[in-house]
Amino acid sequence: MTPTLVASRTTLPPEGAGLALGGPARRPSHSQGLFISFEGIDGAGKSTHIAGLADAFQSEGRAVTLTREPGGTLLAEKLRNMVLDDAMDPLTESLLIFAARRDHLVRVIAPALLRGDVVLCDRFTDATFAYQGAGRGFDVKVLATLERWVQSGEGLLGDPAGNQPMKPEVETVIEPHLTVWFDLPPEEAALRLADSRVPDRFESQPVEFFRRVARGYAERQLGHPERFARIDASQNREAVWQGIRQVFVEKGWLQAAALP
Ligand SMILES: Nc1ncnc2c1ncn2[C@@H]1O[C@H](COP(=O)(O)OP(=O)(O)OP(=O)(O)O)[C@@H](O)[C@H]1O
Ligand SMILES: Cc1cn([C@H]2C[C@H](O)[C@@H](COP(=O)(O)O)O2)c(=O)[nH]c1=O
Repeated sequence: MTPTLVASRTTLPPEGAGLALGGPARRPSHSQGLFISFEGIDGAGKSTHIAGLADAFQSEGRAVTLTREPGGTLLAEKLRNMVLDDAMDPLTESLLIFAARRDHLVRVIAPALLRGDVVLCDRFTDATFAYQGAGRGFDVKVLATLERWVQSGEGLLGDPAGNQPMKPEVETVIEPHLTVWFDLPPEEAALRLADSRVPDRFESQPVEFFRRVARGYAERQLGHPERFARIDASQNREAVWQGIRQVFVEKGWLQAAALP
């Protein structure tokens, strides 16, 4: 497994807004940091299971940073509100999402990985390719360029004491070690979400939008098979949980005994 980060430096103060859970402050230990994202169309069932995974990691003594995108910092949460509530064109939407992501990486994700935390992130860049790329039809080449700029290790990397900037020896693009993809037919997701909450700008899109988003996720999995774990999210909650459990146990990241 390629480490996500080699080292990090951030001149910005870390924020509590990343919902860091438990664990004392420790020396940076990049080799133990684990970055896991959760993806799927709205209503696929991600939130139902992320907290259970956080508990499982914590019961094995790991510090967990539980966070989400867009969001995870004070600034990124403001940007999230704009993106979810205000009408805008797809380029503006993509830029705001990547701006939020940069702040989130600098302030929360990179420092957490350096501490050796398990970072559980409800959505990351695959969502941008699925929603803005496949869903909105925005140019994926532009998204790929933004991904390289925003997720570049340069500027996040420094000496282990956090003082001197250090050029990475090779270009590092920070991405999850594992992406758990909750694959659910859009019609099923719509049924699950019906009447459950006031829909935001994405959730109020027609089912055809979510068909495109779902295809976008399928394409992402094809492009990154080593990173993606597909979960059949149409199963009942217990079966979905067992599928997730199996992925983490097989990777050796959790003991079977830590999981219900
Ligand atoms: N396996 C399941 N079978 C039936 N309903 C489920 C299942 N998993 C979750 N749900 C229900 O579906 C709804 C959406 O689940 P959840 O909020 O976990 O999805 P999500 O992927 O986090 O959605 P979003 O990304 O839109 O926030 C909730 O009402 C939840 O209780
Ligand atoms: C990261 C990211 C998210 N979105 C969309 C997808 C969802 O509709 C919302 C977030 O809501 P959730 O309840 O927290 O899942 O934002 C997007 O369009 N592009 C992205 O990169």
